[in-house]
Amino acid sequence: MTSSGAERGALPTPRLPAGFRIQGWELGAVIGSGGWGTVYAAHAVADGTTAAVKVLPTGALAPGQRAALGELVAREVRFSAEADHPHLVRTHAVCTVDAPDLPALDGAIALVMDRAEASLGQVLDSAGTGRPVPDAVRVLRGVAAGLAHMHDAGWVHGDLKPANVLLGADGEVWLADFGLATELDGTHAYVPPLGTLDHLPPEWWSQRTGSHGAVVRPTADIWAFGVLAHQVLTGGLHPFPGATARARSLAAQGYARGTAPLRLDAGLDEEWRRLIGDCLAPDHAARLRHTAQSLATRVEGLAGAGGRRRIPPVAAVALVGAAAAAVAGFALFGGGDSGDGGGDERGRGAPAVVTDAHRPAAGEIPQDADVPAALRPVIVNAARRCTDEEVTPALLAALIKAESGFDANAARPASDEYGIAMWTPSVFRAWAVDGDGDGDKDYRSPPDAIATMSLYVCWLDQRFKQARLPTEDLPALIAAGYRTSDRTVIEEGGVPERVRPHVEKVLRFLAAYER
Ligand SMILES: Nc1ncnc2c1ncn2[C@@H]1O[C@H](COP(=O)(O)OP(=O)(O)OP(=O)(O)O)[C@@H](O)[C@H]1O
Repeated sequence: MTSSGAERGALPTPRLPAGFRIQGWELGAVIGSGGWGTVYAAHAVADGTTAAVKVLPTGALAPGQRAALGELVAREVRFSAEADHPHLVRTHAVCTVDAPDLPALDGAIALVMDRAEASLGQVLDSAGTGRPVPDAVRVLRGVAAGLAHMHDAGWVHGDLKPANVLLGADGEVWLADFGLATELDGTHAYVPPLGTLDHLPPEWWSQRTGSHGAVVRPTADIWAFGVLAHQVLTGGLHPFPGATARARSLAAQGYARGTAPLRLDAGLDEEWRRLIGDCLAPDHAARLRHTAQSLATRVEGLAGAGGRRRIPPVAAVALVGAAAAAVAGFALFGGGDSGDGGGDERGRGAPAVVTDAHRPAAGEIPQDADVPAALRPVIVNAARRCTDEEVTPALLAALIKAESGFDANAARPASDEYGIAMWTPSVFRAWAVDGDGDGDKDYRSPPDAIATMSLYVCWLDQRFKQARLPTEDLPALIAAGYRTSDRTVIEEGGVPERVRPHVEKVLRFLAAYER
């Protein structure tokens, strides 16, 4: 599928060998890879200064991918060059990779940065749930100060989350990953509609994606700071319940609509509860009163407070019970382990959501349908990722049949679409789910491609409902949106003529699978 709304990412990236030199910097081991590139440990050949080098390839990409990547790289480079603050990761140099033997990396951009020991995301991954991470308040002070500096300088981070907070060997706290950082134009800015579900403010879902991308305001960073502070002070608990990022984001939207109260972790210190509650004010306007600077000042003032109340053991048990009951009453997602390894989607330490484990029979695929047996559980598990009733196994199966005929090796290079769900790699990266739990998100892997399809069509479904398109047309609109984009369907107010034959095919398959 192609979508104008979510361009991001790159094809699987080849790696540079250890010992490779980029303008005076020698690369060592790979530290990790993100949506855009790979980060290597490195040192200066001249004096051994340690660094991390983020290599962002542009060479081997299709034109559309290159444009999307180029835009984000330009942002990252521009912001990195301008940012100069103790709580923003420093970029020592921006270089070009000279690797004629590795065409995919030849000409790539390399950002030479301060090297961190770990990201806050990694620290949270190994933290004990319920306890603040080590040095929690100092970390939050650093994050708030870095954010305040960005906002004062006229930038919005746009993707604040634990993975984008780096921790140095000497206790440094740096905000990083400025691919989505964008300069304010008046009171808001536009970025590609990416971000991270878990840290997106609820209003993000109801705003139209304009031709420039999604509108992002500093209050989006304030919301993200509230989520992050809650995670840091509780060892990873997200402030909204749910077994998946999608469910948590729906819970946040329910809260913003006033249908559910904000339930912060009961063990949080009162002052911190207030601060986090202010950050998580339900809408942009209510959050406006709190600037990153005012938060940074408040966080400074709370530096003495440990973040957690002392709770006697018995009371603590009671609180856990109350929280579990609250969550059960607020279940939004058919959670539990779906068996398809959606580990990356799970909230760290988020309480299991107990709901009806089986979807209703309606929408399940009949035994004698032509859906390959091996794919059935994959499709059923993928459909469970979405609570919207339109997104059924039958609908996913119909979409897949129309896209690829269930062929995992299907390819339409002319339109840059591959695999069983015909993902355009750059779009896939924006939504990617690790459906088979192998630690990799690969559009050629049917479980990954189908789980990601489910997440994406779930989002389409919601966009079309918000746009008040006729609910009885939702399956057709989803099929059209998957082929074009949410924006095209919303702007045309229905199925665009040019994809009508494809949509009719999906509806025929759906009717057969729903029989
Ligand atoms: N300056 C750095 N020092 C040490 N490790 C780093 C540095 N920058 C990034 N990393 C680590 O390298 C890995 C990849 O980082 P990168 O910024 O490319 O992607 P990401 O933030 O994980 O994902 P994405 O950019 O797709 O959101 C992560 O584990 C990150 O913690």
